[in-house]
Amino acid sequence: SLTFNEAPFAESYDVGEELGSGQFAVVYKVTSRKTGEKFAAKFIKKRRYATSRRGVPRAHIEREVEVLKAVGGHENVIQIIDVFETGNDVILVLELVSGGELFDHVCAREHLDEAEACAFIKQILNGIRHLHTNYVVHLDIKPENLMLRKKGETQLKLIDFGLSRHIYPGTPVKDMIGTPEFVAPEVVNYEPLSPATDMWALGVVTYILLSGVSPFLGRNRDETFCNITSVNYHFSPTYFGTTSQLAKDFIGRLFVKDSHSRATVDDCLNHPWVRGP
Ligand SMILES: Cc1ccc2c(c1)c1c3c(c(C)cc1n2CCCN)C(=O)NC3=O
Repeated sequence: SLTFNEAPFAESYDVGEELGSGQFAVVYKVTSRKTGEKFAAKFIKKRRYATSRRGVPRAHIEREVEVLKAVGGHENVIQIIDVFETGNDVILVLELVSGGELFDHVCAREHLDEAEACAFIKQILNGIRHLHTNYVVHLDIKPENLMLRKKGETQLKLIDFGLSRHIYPGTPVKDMIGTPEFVAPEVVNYEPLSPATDMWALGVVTYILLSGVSPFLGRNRDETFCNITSVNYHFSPTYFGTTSQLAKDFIGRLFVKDSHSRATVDDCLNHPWVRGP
């Protein structure tokens, strides 16, 4: 297993405001005591006993760290800086992105015009291509995990690799994870996951950026899953009346039930809507 920095975290960083929290993790803004630089610190609660249901198993934490180390350094992917361990937590020190969630940016505008949406999608595709080239699948692509680096800027970064993993050709991975609205049919049907699983989620993000509505969301989880496995979506004129045929075709190439027939990240980067004039 990995050995993490035993030096006390508190000797190197001052903890500031809480930025967000999840089931077993809390993210704080922290300041390096040496340089004054700001970072995000993700405190992941360790699972104490194998039989416990609380906290995260060490293997999962090590996987997140391994993945972050493997894909950090790309301009559209969050960079891991350091890792510490205390009795209860593993602390990931991460690059701080202070521009807020893409989600808020879209909500503030209700939806984006095509050129702006396309510029964001191109960045997300570049980030995803970096992951998939390194056999990493994110498995939780959604607007909350796409954050703008600085306020007023449009550079965005993929964050939160808590569900991501290495998936090598020939080693099928099955798991029931992700956020219902964004999961692909193979997740609902507990069939092998693959890079194509991220591409479906990108289709959902694109649909939301252009319309402000979620394509498969039902009144409850089961209805959402049923919409997904039956690929039950449409471009209602109310929200897509002014959307170009190219944009709708781009989305249509991602909402394909058979993961092998779904557009890959390279297919998307070469699609006329993204490749542009
Ligand atoms: C300014 C700000 C506000 C909230 C933040 C973050 C930054 C943030 C960050 C990260 C994560 C995993 C979650 C984060 N959250 C929690 C919400 C993310 N959807 C991260 O890795 N770097 C961040 O800046």
